Amino acid sequence: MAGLFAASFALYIQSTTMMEAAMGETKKTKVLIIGSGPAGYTAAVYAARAMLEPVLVQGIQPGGQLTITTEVENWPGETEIQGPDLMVKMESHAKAMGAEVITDIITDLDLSKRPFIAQSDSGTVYEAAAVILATGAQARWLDLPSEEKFKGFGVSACATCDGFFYRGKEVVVIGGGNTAVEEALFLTNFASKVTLIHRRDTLRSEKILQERLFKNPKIEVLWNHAVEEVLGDENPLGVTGVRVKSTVDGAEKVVPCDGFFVAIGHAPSSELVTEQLKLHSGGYVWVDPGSTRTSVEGVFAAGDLTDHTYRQAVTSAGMGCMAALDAEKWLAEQGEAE
Ligand SMILES: Cc1cc2nc3c(=O)[nH]c(=O)nc-3n(C[C@H](O)[C@H](O)[C@H](O)COP(=O)(O)OP(=O)(O)OC[C@H]3O[C@@H](n4cnc5c(N)ncnc54)[C@H](O)[C@@H]3O)c2cc1C
Repeated sequence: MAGLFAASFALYIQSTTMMEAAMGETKKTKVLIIGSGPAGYTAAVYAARAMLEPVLVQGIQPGGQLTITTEVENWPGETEIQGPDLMVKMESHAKAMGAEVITDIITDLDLSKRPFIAQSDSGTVYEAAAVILATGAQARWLDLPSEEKFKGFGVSACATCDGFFYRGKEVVVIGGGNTAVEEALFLTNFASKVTLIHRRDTLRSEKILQERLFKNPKIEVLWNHAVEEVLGDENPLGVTGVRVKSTVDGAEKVVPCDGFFVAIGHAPSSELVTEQLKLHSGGYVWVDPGSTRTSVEGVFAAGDLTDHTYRQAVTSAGMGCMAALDAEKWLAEQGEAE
């Protein structure tokens, strides 16, 4: 029921706000927030409460990454809430505080002069004194249809988020870099057995991590295999194993498991600013340490877009708060806050 409510509410929001954003108008705002994940909505709450009348553009995934998961158990104040429901609450909160939330996609952003100009999919042009970038990141997936089917029902890209659900169970991790090894080690805190599957015969991760991995009695490494299909039950929907194929001789076999963790990396959604802002390797937006200030004055960044380490809803929300406070201070210095 909760899911149905979320879906219909999201549709309602979409139909009303799309109308608002249409017709090629120019919308002026003190603060333009790009992105509607935990970072964007938290920034909107704080900016609205600071009387900055923020405009938030939701993008192609209103509500962000949490809309594609089920239970969230680590959002303070909620012992268990469905990801989409949490994001509907955040959206309502931002609106209740006075933020204008618009379903639209920013297609081009000019940060070379002020006011900053954003072009959008609907034809609306946004003119902003300050910009908060909260466009998040996307986990890299294998792009198997079976992986898609079981996302949130045994397939995950976040051990920190979902490892807890696999207490005493067997899990598979796919990947060969630092992320995969760290996720495999982390999962041994819960799982009875962790199988790390890698398509080559060596790992790319740091040697010290490899040492810890090989020493851990709960971890088995399956070399030279690629995942062909995630296997599972229909009712209730859940993973029971993965079908793998040898990259050496093509032989297939099934590895039984209850959870399947894809750890082949993340891609920050920084396309709008690639040529305009200083970035970390991997495309994450650089911010002045301890703040959300980017390399362009008046432009702030928050959440997974700038964070390659923690990547959690609560840390993103925290950075969204920081971005709104940083923007407020900067606007006041420019005489633009009132
Ligand atoms: C399957 C899954 C399960 C997870 N479970 C948990 C969990 O249990 N607990 C936890 O703490 N974390 C969890 N996470 C991680 C958490 O979802 C992220 O850390 C968090 O959502 C990041 O928030 P964000 O606001 O930075 O960006 P995102 O949530 O990534 O949102 C980015 C937003 O930017 C918008 N956007 C992008 N490009 C544009 C554009 N051009 N114009 C306008 N808007 C744009 C998108 O539409 C989206 O709304 C999970 C992640 C996944 C994938």
